[in-house]
Amino acid sequence: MEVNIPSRLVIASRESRLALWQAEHVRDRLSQLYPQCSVEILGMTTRGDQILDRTLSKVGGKGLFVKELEVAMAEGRADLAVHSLKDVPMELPDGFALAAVLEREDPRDAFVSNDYASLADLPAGAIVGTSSLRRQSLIAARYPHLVIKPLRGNLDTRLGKLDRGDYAAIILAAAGLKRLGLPQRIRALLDPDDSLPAAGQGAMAIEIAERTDGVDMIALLAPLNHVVTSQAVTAERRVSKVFGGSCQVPLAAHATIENGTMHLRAMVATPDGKRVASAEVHGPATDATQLGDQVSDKLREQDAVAILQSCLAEADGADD
Ligand SMILES: NCc1[nH]cc(CCC(=O)O)c1CC(=O)O
Repeated sequence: MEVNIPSRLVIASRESRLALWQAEHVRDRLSQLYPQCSVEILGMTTRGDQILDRTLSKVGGKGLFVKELEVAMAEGRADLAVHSLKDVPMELPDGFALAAVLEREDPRDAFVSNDYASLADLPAGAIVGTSSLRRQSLIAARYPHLVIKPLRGNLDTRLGKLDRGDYAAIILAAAGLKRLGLPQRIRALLDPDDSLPAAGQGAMAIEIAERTDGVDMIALLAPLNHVVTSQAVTAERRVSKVFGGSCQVPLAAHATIENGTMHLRAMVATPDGKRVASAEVHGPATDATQLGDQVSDKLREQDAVAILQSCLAEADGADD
C-alpha cells in the first residue's frame, strides 16, 4: 500500500527528560524512515507535571499527563504524541487512538540507593520512596519493618531527593533509568516474581487523533509498531480496564511471549499487602484480550473485587 507522507510531522511531548528522550527517539526513527519529512517536537507542560504536592489519583489520575497533548493534536498543532504506556488511561477520549506500541525496554522495577544493595539489606525503619500503590503493597507485605514515603516528580527530581538523604532507597522503573543513560544507578532489579510490573511498564506508545486530510497515520507509524510488545500490553491493559483502569489500586499485570505463547500474570492487593489475589494464564498471544479476561476471572474468584473495594475506600494516591 502506498503511504501518503506529509512534508512535516509534529510530535507533542511532555518536557521531562524522559518524555523528551522518548519523543526524540520516535522523531529519529521517523526521520530515518521518511527522510523527506521534517519531524519536530512540541514540548508542553501537563497538569500532571504541575501538581506535585497531591497524590495523582485524587486530582484526576493518569489522564492528567495526556490531556494537553490531546488538545494540541485536536487543534492541529501536533500530529502525534509519545507516551510512556503506563501513564496512558485505559480508555482514550473519542477521536483518539493508540497507533503504535514500540518494543519494550526492561519492564522490571529497580532498587536505587546510595547506601544499600537491595530491599533485603535495609534496616528496620529505613525510609523507602515510592508513590506506586503496587510497589508499596509489595514492600509492606514482604518487608513490614520498612517505612514507605510518597515520592513524586520526574526521574531527576526523584533521584535528587534520594541523593539529598530524604530516603534510604527508592524504587523506580528500570526502563526510565536505562533510557536516560543512568543504568549505573540501579543497585538491584526486582524479580517480576516478587514485584510484578505495572501494565505497560517499559513500553512507549504513540497516540494519534482522527484527521480529515487523508493522511493515514496508522499506516505511517506501522513500521514502529512492535507486534509482540503490542500483544503483551493489550493483555495487560485489559486487566487494568476490567478492574477499573485507575492508579488508585495496587494492580499489576505482566505478560511475556515466547514462540507465540503468552504467559500472563496479574495481581491485585491491598496497600498494606495483607490481602493479595494473583493469577496466571497461558495461551496464544493472538488471543491477548481473551487472556486478559481469563486472568481477570481468576482474580475475581480470589475475591479481587472485595480487595479493590477496600482500596477504593482508602484511595490514597499513586502514580503507577
Ligand atoms: N509513573 C511514572 C512513570 N511512567 C513511566 C515511567 C518509567 C518508564 C516506563 O515504565 O516506561 C515512570 C517512572 C517510574 O515508574 O519510575
